[in-house]
Amino acid sequence: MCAERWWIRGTMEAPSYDKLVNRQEITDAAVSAFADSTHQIPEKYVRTDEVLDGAIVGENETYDLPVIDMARLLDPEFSALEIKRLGDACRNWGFFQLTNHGVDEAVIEQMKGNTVQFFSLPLESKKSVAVRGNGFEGFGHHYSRASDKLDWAESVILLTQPVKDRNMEMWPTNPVTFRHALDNYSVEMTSLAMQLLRFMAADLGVEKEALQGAFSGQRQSMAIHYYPPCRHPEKVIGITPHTDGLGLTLLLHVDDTPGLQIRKDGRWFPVQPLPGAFVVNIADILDMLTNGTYRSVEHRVIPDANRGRTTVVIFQEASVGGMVAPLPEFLKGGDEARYKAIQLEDYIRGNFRALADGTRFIESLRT
Ligand SMILES: O=C(O)CCC(=O)C(=O)O
Ligand SMILES: [Fe+2]
Repeated sequence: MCAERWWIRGTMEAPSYDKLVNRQEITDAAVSAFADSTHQIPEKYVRTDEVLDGAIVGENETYDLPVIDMARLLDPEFSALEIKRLGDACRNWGFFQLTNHGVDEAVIEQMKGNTVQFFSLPLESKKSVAVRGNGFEGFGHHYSRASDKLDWAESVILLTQPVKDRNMEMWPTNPVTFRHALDNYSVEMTSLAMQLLRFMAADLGVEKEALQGAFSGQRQSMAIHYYPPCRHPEKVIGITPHTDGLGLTLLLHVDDTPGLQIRKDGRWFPVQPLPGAFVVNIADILDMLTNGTYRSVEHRVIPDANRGRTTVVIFQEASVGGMVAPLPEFLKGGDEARYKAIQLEDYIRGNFRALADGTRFIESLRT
């Protein structure tokens, strides 16, 4: 019997990534801390040294975070140029904002509306889907290191695809339209990811099937985050610096509050959310598949002093024949593999372990 499937006969619970995942519950004390940040910030959220680790690029310094226009990617007249710009973004920044993405606006609005309503519910309601044991799904703090500092945020994490693997106990029923919104949104985002991969393949000079095939039918998970305002943003972190461990990430800003910062050359570049755009980033598995051609880049969130911030983040997983490894297409010209091949399930487990240790699993796979 496959090692991952013992639970079907056993407890009937999905694998819990035992002892690897540390997501702490949101308590009444956390809610009070989030509600009143003017005075004392509880010690477990105070991380001034970490905030100061790397200079933040100031407002008076101009820089252009890449913006990619899907309408231009699709327009034969501009496509070649826009594909080149997409490729540059994925190689140099690992991040871009995507405009004119064509995703059904009603689906996005429904997702936004339900997310805002969910986070505005009293704690007791939200706790109906509270994180349990060592599970990674549900409502709670984001991943943290055992006994370490906590992020200044409330998050819901869910496995959204494939449908048969959903853990419906963890899917909120309040607001009543939430599950419907999540389901619709999940489907739209898979299509968007597939469309982007087609253009990435064109830039990389590989068959679109090679890249799309690695993502097709694979798992998708979702994180929705609420970062309460913090009167002392120089003391707290909304999300600990990290690279995303899966394949491709698609982020929706529910409001226009900034907070996301991308690390480049040792400095933090704040992202100014463009209205109606997604923020897309390369995650570790896509970095591996392309043998390091596309880069998975570190990012973090610093909460705003005055305004809350809400985001909806989709993570698309990828593998080939159950393995995570550079695609043969990237080793053709005699290029050495920069990463060791690993089974997907070992990869996922290693990634959780690294999150708990505060390291990057992908680093341990470098050849
Ligand atoms: O909310 C954000 O801006 C970033 C979230 C993020 O990095 C993540 O969920 O991995
Ligand atoms: Fe992230």
